[in-house]
Amino acid sequence: MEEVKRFSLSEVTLHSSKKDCWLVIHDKVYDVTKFLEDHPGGEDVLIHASANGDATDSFEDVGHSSTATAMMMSFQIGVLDSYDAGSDAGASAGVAASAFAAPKTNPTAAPNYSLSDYLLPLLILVVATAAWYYLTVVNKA
Ligand code: HEM
Repeated sequence: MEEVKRFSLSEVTLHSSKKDCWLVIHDKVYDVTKFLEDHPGGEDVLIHASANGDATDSFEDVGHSSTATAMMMSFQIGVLDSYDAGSDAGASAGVAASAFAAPKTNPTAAPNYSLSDYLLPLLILVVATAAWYYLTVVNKA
């Protein structure tokens, strides 16, 4: 089974520079150094949140999309030493599996879709409609 690395919060806050930036969100530790320049919210907020210790509240306050939460998984390097796998979703699958699972979402909360979540389906619909119109209406004229 994959070994999960555990870090203390004070250890994480030591990595709060542009060249080495770690974050704690929901007791999981993320190395976002390579993501700093690409973060749509800017690199400064991430470095600031990193130095402040736990970034969970700031992350939640922004209301990140499902795309953002899916992205997070690729940056995870471990968990906090206080992390309790038993309280996390999917605990029966083992500590390592649940520790690296997608963050818990509140099932009662309204889904948080961004515009980009709608663009691709919309584009497919427009192309399909145009193709249908061309094949049936224009072709028969
Ligand atoms: C691994 C951690 C993070 C990832 C993968 C991530 C990813 C993203 C993504 C993909 C967006 C674009 C909007 C969306 O899809 O929601 C975004 C926007 C943003 N994020 Fe993050 N983010 C992370 C952590 C944080 C943290 C800790 C903060 C706050 C301290 C933050 C603040 C913001 C802000 C202010 C925006 C801009 C929102 C807007 O302009 O509408 N992010 N982030």
